[in-house]
Amino acid sequence: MNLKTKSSLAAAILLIALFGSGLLVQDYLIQTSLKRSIAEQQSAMVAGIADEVDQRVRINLDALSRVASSMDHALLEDANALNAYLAVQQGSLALFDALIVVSPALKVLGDMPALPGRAGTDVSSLPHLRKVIDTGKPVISAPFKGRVTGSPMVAMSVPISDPDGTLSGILTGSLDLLAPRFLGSLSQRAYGQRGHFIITTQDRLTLVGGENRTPLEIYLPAGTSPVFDQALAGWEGTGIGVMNNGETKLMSFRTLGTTGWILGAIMPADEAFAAVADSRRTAILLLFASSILVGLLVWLAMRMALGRLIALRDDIVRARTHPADSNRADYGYDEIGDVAASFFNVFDDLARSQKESHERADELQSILDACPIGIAITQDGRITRLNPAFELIFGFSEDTLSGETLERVHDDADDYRETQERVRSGIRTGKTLTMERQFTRQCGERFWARAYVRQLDPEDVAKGIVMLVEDISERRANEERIRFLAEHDSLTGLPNRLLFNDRLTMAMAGARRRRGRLALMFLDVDRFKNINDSLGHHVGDQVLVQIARRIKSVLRETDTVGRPGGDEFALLLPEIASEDDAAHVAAKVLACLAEPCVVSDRQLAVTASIGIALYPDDGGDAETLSANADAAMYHSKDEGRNNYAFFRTEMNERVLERMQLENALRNALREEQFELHYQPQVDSANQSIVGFEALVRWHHPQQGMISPARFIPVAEETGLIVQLGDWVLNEACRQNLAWQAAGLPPIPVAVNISPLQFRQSEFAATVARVLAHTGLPPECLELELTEGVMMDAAERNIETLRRLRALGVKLSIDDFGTGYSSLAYLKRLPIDTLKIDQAFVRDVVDDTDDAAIITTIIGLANNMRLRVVAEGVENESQMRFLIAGGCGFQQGYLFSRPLPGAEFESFWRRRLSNAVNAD
Ligand SMILES: Nc1nc2c(ncn2[C@@H]2O[C@H](COP(=O)(O)O[C@H]3[C@@H](O)[C@H](n4cnc5c(=O)[nH]c(N)nc54)O[C@@H]3COP(=O)(O)O)[C@@H](O)[C@H]2O)c(=O)[nH]1
Repeated sequence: MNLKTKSSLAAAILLIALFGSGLLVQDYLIQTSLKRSIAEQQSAMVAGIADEVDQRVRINLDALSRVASSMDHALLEDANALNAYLAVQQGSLALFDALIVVSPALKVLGDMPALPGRAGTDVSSLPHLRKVIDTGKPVISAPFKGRVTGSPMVAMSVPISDPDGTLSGILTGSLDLLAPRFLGSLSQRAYGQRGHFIITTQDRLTLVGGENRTPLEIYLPAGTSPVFDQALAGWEGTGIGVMNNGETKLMSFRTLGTTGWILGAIMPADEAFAAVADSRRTAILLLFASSILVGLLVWLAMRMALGRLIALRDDIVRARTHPADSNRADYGYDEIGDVAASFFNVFDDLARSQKESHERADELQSILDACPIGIAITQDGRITRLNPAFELIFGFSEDTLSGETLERVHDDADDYRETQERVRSGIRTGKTLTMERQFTRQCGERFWARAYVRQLDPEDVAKGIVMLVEDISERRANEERIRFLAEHDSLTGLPNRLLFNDRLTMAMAGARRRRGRLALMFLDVDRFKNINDSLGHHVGDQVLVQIARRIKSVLRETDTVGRPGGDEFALLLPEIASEDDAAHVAAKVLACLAEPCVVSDRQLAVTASIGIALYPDDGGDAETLSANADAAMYHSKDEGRNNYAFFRTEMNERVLERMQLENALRNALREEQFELHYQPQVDSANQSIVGFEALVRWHHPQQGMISPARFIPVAEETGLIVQLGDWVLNEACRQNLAWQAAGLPPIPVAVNISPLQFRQSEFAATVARVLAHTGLPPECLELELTEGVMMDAAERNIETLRRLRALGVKLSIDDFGTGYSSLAYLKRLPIDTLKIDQAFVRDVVDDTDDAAIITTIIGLANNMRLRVVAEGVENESQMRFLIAGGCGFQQGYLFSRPLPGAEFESFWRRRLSNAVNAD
């Protein structure tokens, strides 16, 4: 049933009920009023009839009394006269059927009509007559059945009195109650269709009774009709009574004043209230007609009102299925319009917020999908949701883990329980619990993760818990690696200075506790710089790696070998009993290095120098012990290398001296305590000076001249060589140009370039700037670079060489033959000159190997069209050998020691003038 029908029905029922109840109330009131009116009418009618009957009785009694008063004593004694008199009175006593006069002794004196034998009859048995004698007043007898007519009769008796008031007789008139002139008219009188009148005595004897009742029978026995019983008891009025035949009657009763009889009007209730029933029928008809009318009107009204509601319903249905469709009916501005507007406002708001929440949900889902952090949501400890990252991290699919506990990603139940306990106590605070711990992937792999756990709703744990898991295994590994790198040497993997010192400090603390001894050794690779400079760092690195491996192989697990830096290794022997133990280990280490290192198919002989310091003998703290081991190592080097030395107090003096040298060097740079000496390079053919080498000299204010062999290494170690080298370069160029300006021939000056200086990124620019600054033609400058620098395969070095060559300066390889030059590589270098190291020249005459090397180098240089200069030529034999070997140019004490500028100039000029003179 639709709303319209329901509403119509409801409204109709309501209206009909209201109208009907109004009608019923009105009907009730009308009925009540009608019934009362009918009852009152009937009562009034009965009262009227009662008065009429009473009037008739009174008329009869009055007539009797008038006749009686006209009789005298004499008349009563004369029967004939009396009868005659009575006959005469017949006119006035026509109301009576018979008249009888009785004496006070209650003997019939006369009668009319006269009946034979009645005179003298004793009537003392008649109570009403006795009552007349007793009261002296008129008396009406009880009804009785007439002897002749059989009809109900009644006798009325009045006293006959003498003038003195003495009772002289009684005049009685009897009459038929049902005679038309008395009550007969009443019994004949119609009362409605089925109504009738009744008159009964107080003894319930029927005098007048409808419904074919026999006169003088009991009208209604006591108890059969309460209303009648009440009337007998004196009540007068109208009531509804049920007859003994079950019929309901409207009854009105009145007691006759003259006789005490009960007069009643009885009418069937349905007839009496027919008007009421008509009124009700009318009301019902009215109600029925009204109901139909109301129903019809309501249905029409509902149709009008609900038509828009139905349209609203359709719009609502469409709004749900097509939220974007805003094409809606116009609902006007009444209540329905307001409802529709309010609804659609709410609906639109809802749809908008639903759309936004869908968008947010989509965004959240995208974030969850894209988030590289694993996210799991649990409720009551069971997984309800996972993101792809979680699946990826743990290797479980969402389907597998859905509904499961997180025990699956833990090692075992105990592990899971422990985590749960942490989570439970952690998130109670409402904050995010963060922990780093290991989880287990599906494949069984354990990994480090950082987990963030918190309740979705801080107020309600039942809403679930979210766990974010970040796989930090890589980060952990990186941290491990960083920590390792921070504490280890990246090349050899050995502990670096930091970690080594840490272990040293701990080992010293341990030794102090147990009152034991330990040994600290510093090992420095002999001439490692040579390897580095000549074969390049990559070879040097490989050598260091092999050395590290070998040292480790001969030490105990409890010992530590570290690489503090460069070509230095540090060895910590935490438990030694005596100096011999340390000596034994040092010897083992040196022995393990005896075998040549093989790098890129090259066999490289490596030796080392070891310095040993013992705790507590040589130092109570790490710093002192380290300094002393270092001093011992330098001592070992000074002692000829490839050996070990225990620290002795005096060794510190050398270290001290070295430190002082460094400070003095800094000071010298500031105070320009340097000068250049120049050594000529001569043509082997005619010994003419074709060039000269600038060699730096240091005039120490206190110590006098200090050899470059002493301070150049310190300058290189401290980096001061860069500043010093720049000064040398500048000064050499300036001097060369000055000599040229002074008329000396323009020949190149050779300047030694330290590897560190060369590797400065701006070196070529520095050279260009110096040339520009001094004005020296580039071809008058030759840069001497060591073999190692040249061979270093770093692309940057080659680029620097090319840029230098592009400037127009000459390049030479110094100390050639001491390194490990690759000839193939040599070919690619933009060089002009090879300088044969003086070590080969020194014994060239006696040492066939040196001679062979020199011959080879000269051949190589000639083949490559390079100039070749032999260094350290001190005697004629060497000179001849070199000339014979084809060495184009020579340098050495044989020709000249390095000379101060002025001396060199004189020497040069002399040479020039000698040459001119010789010509
Ligand atoms: N980076 C720089 N290094 C420089 C500079 N000046 C010098 N040096 C280097 O110092 C080392 C020692 O130099 P020095 O004491 O000057 O010795 C040089 C010559 O005096 C010496 N020499 C020359 N002829 C002979 C000889 O016949 N016999 C002999 N015993 N020694 C001789 O040789 C040294 C020159 O060597 P080299 O440079 O390889 O040509 C030395 O390594 C210098 O390089 C500087 O300004 N910068």
